[in-house]
Amino acid sequence: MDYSEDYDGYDDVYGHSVDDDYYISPSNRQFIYNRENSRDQPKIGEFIRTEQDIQEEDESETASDLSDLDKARLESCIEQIKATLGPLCIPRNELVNIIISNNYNIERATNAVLDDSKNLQSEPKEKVPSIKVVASGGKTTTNVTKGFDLSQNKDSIKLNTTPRSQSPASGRGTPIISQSEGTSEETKIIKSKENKIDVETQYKKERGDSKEHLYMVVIGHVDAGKSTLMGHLLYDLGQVNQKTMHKYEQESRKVGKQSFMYAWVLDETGEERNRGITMDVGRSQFETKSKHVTLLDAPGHKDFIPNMISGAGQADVALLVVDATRGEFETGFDFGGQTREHALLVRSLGVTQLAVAINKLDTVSWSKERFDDISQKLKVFLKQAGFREGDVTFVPCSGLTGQNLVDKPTENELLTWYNGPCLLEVIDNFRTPERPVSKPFRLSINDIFKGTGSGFCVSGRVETGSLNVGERVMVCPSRELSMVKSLYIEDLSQTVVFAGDQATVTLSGIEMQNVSIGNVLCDPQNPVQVSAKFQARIVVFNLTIPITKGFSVILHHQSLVEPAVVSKLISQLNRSTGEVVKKHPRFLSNNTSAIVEIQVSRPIALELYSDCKELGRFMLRVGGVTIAAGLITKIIL
Ligand SMILES: Nc1nc2c(ncn2[C@@H]2O[C@H](COP(=O)(O)OP(=O)(O)OP(=O)(O)O)[C@@H](O)[C@H]2O)c(=O)[nH]1
Repeated sequence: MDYSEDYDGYDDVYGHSVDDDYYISPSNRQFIYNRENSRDQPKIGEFIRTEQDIQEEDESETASDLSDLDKARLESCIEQIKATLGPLCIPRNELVNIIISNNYNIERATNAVLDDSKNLQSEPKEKVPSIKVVASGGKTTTNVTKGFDLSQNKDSIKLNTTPRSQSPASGRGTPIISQSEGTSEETKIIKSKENKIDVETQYKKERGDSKEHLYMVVIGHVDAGKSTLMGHLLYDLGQVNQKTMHKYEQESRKVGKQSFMYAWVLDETGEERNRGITMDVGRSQFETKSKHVTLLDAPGHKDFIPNMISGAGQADVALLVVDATRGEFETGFDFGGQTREHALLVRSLGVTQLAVAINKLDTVSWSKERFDDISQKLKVFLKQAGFREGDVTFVPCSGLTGQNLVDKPTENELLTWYNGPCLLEVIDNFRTPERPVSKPFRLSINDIFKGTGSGFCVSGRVETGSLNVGERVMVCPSRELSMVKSLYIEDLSQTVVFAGDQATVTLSGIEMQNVSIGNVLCDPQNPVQVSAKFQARIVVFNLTIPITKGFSVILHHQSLVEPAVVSKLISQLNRSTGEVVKKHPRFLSNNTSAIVEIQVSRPIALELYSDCKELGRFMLRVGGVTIAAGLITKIIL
């Protein structure tokens, strides 16, 4: 697949834009999702009807004509205006009209209500929350204050941001929400979330001074030495203290697995250590000169591909580890070996930059010929897989001996032919991708767990936009609304998270069993689309049986894994020009490109590729093998 769309737009590859004929206006979205058919999901009307006062009042004619989606937006607006202004003396009908006439824009509607001051009760019983962030000295206490001086700031939330302190774990300190209303010189007024321009400013303010945050997934065939390499790197960087390392050495020796002592840094469970393989994604942090890196150590064994995909889905860049031992590289690279599969998977998930660690070079006496031979084979394959030559760097190393990891090599044989960067420098040289912070908020959920307090937590990568504590979010495809109680990045409490962050969100007002891995949290005013059917441009590879109409596949969309069928073969395309070479082909064979229709077993949250790359791409797998990567070009509602 030619993936150069990530740089130049897909148009160049296929000759015309993916959204040429297919653009669907956001105002038309999601009408068709039939709630009656969705299993275990409450109807949208149920949460609308939860408030007594809403039921008792007559609905205006305009409001009763609204679609389900607009009703949900309306209720979300009403709740947010009430939360901001406190109890109002304005009849519901009037409020509804104001909101509709302001096109569901909360800020404008709030201003319209405020313009007519008689709408405000003289002594509000319930005061609105104001969020205040004050200088903290690095200690975290989270308290949301109630109290909002309308005469001072009608439509804004007061934030006093402090330069984040450097912490070894994150490279950033934590903003503190204070109980006091006291003023500070560093106080900044930040407009409510509705004003998207301010998100950029807020992002610069919050993140401008800290090191760039990069998420790196480590991939490669089973036993390539991924965990050993990263464990040794973490040890050399001082992330693991000597006492702990000594303990791992003793314990691993006791069970006859001393060669795994560095791998134990990341392989933490008893089963992983006993079997000598990684099963779940190990996480760790370290710092380079210019970056704060979150490391995701993915399992290499093919049985744990779904875990590997969940790690890769969170990553900005990847480190592919290959075993240089004679015969071993060939095993991992042969058809069916995980080297190819992993590289294809990360590329289909949007990773464009890759470092290749040619590992275990100590087993071949640091042979330049072996290094060149492996690099050459991989170069050809990676180019076909869609990586640009300039975005792939090869680095020779040994995870076991620690050569060329954080310092220049000392091994004489290696020094005779290599004077390039060490692994840490290669990682430092990765470019941090642009964070689309001003787009509508989207977070695809890859984990759900019970937190310590009330509510429960979901975590996932913020694909686009930003999210503040106290905001409402919509969970899709169920379209239930929920409130954000708190936010965390790597266990540090935050008031706001941005695109690119791997965040944990504590939700309230929604049942934990109504949220699943693969669901998308989004902005209720600008929700993600929901459908069980879509058209896509796919590139087919690794096929043993040709794809025909009705072909069953497993759809991987971010962390979602869902059965699906290829319900229509619409056209076969010329792979390089994108021109239609055949309408309604009867089958698709290896290395073809086509437009197909895909029917998923139930509705899912998704986006057009042209609107949101992250939620607009997917993979199709059959029998544990990836057979196609695709981009969503039309959502059928
Ligand atoms: N000689 C040599 N052996 C190594 C090197 N790196 C790793 N090994 C050995 O290779 C074996 C597998 O290492 P791991 O780090 O567990 O491999 P992995 O890729 O993390 O394995 P999975 O996560 O299960 O896919 C262990 O016995 C290591 O000691 C190296 O640079 N040189």
